[in-house]
Order: sequence, then C-alpha cells, then structure tokens
Amino acid sequence: MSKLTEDEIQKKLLRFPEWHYQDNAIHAEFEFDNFKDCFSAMSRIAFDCETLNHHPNWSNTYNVLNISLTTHDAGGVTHKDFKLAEAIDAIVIPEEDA
Ligand SMILES: C[C@H](O)[C@H](O)[C@H]1CNC2=NC(N)=NC(=O)C2=N1
Repeated sequence: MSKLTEDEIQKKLLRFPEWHYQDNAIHAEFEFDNFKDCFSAMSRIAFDCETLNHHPNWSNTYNVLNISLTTHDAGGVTHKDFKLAEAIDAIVIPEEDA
C-alpha cells in the first residue's frame, strides 16, 4: 500500500476532527474519566488492530491515551491508518458526539 501525499491526508482528516498530521503520522489524544476506562478502550482497540493487521504507536498515562498511526511498511500514512483511526473513533467517541 503506497503512502498518501500530505494533500490527500489533510483532505481525509476533514472527516477526523480528533486527528492531526505531523512527522509522517496522524496523531490523536483521548482523555477518559479514569485509568480503567482508558485501558478498557485500549483492549477493545487492540482486538480491532489484530483484525485489521495494523498496529498503533501509543502511550498511556493514567486516563490519557496518545495514539500515532503510520504504516511502517510504506514509510508514511496510508489508507490502513485511516481504517484504524475510524475503528478507534468508533470505540472512543461517544455516539452523540460522532
Ligand atoms: C507482517 C505484518 O503484516 C506487518 O508487519 C504489519 C503489522 N502491523 C503493522 N502496523 C503498522 N502500523 N504498520 C505496518 O507496516 C504494519 N505491518
């Protein structure tokens, strides 16, 4: 899968308000009520990663989850990253805000 141009990425990001592009990856930060809710979301995301065979660079500090998505095999952002971002948004963003 070939990497997207910055123009293509910025256009796609219009549909992903939580995400921004920087340094060959798309990034988002999500805050939860507590560690348990955060880690629960991470567990659910992990199952989707396995289904999609695509994996995030991420870190967790108590109730905050930082996620960066890039396609290592392509050296940049591809459609696979947006597929995973879509799955993550579906898990993390409450229905009434989506
Ligand atoms: C062998 C396996 O399919 C690849 O290494 C997959 C797994 N998950 C991946 N995740 C991400 N983010 N980028 C990849 O290039 C990638 N490649």
